[in-house]
Amino acid sequence: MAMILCDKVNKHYENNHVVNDLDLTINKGEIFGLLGPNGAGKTTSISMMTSQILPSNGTIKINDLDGITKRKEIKKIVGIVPQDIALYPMLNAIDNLKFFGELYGIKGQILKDRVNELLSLVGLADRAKEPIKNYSGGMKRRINIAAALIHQPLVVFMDEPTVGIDPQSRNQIFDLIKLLKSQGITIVYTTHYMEEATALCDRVAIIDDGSIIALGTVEELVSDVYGGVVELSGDNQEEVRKFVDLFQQESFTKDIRLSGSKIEMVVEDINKNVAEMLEALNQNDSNLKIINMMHPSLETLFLYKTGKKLRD
Ligand SMILES: Nc1ncnc2c1ncn2[C@@H]1O[C@H](COP(=O)(O)OP(=O)(O)OP(=O)(O)O)[C@@H](O)[C@H]1O
Repeated sequence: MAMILCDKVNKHYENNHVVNDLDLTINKGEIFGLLGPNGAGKTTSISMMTSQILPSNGTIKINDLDGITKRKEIKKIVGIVPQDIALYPMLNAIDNLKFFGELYGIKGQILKDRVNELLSLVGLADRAKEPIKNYSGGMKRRINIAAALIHQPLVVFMDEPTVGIDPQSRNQIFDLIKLLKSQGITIVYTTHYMEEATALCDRVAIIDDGSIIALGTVEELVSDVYGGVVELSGDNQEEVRKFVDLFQQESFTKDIRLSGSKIEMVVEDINKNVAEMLEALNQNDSNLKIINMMHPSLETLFLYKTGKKLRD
């Protein structure tokens, strides 16, 4: 069952095309990762999905509610954890959470109970009466998440919730996300850390320059680069071309391309095949050099598909 549907969604600011033809179905109860480098369009995409901004064109539905005509209803069922901490530093955690609860019309004992429940959930019940300004970055992030959960949303959007925090807080956030999933809540999680996407997400979409360049489970995506990627480079263009032809015929070559004086190859098994390639280079007295060996991962996939690193 779909929780979020995006159909040919675009966003442009004058001539700046920030999101292009976003087609996406996110299922109920899944942890879905939006992975991409800075400026790829992750925040803009989730801002449209949460009805904070309108698409230039295209259709978005959340739990069958139309993203343009049902914005009020959508706000009641989505929780948003913004990238920047949105808390009152002089107020303590309880008062911060109460403030957000009141915005949703929650009052009295129900609000008190909900605040206590959330403080325990994020492991900060014992620090609840201290002003937020005394908290570490990780603690602030955890309260930021609690604030987004105050109205028991069906779907929670988390925009890079682990940037700049300590490993302990990060693990607590991961445990919390897994707990939310076990309660049937849908999570959309943006990150540029591929390890986080690998550890957490049921499926991921990799976004670059506003377009999805890969979509699937991490296992499916990583299998696109088989046993890894090898890069070779040489000064002599003729020799480089000769080796493209030679390696193309090898059964271990899954994909090969020439980019200037660089050969990029997807191979079956990087450790084994590099030895075979070195032997071929030696036998031919070649000056070609292996300049990079990348084991199969989302990072390797991204680099291979875009020529860019996920984190620059
Ligand atoms: N209101 C706006 N007006 C003009 N351009 C914008 C606006 N909002 C975002 N952009 C541009 O859209 C592009 C995508 O930004 P967005 O914040 O969605 O990327 P991101 O993937 O979330 O990046 P980051 O990881 O740095 O948060 C950027 O080039 C940004 O400058």
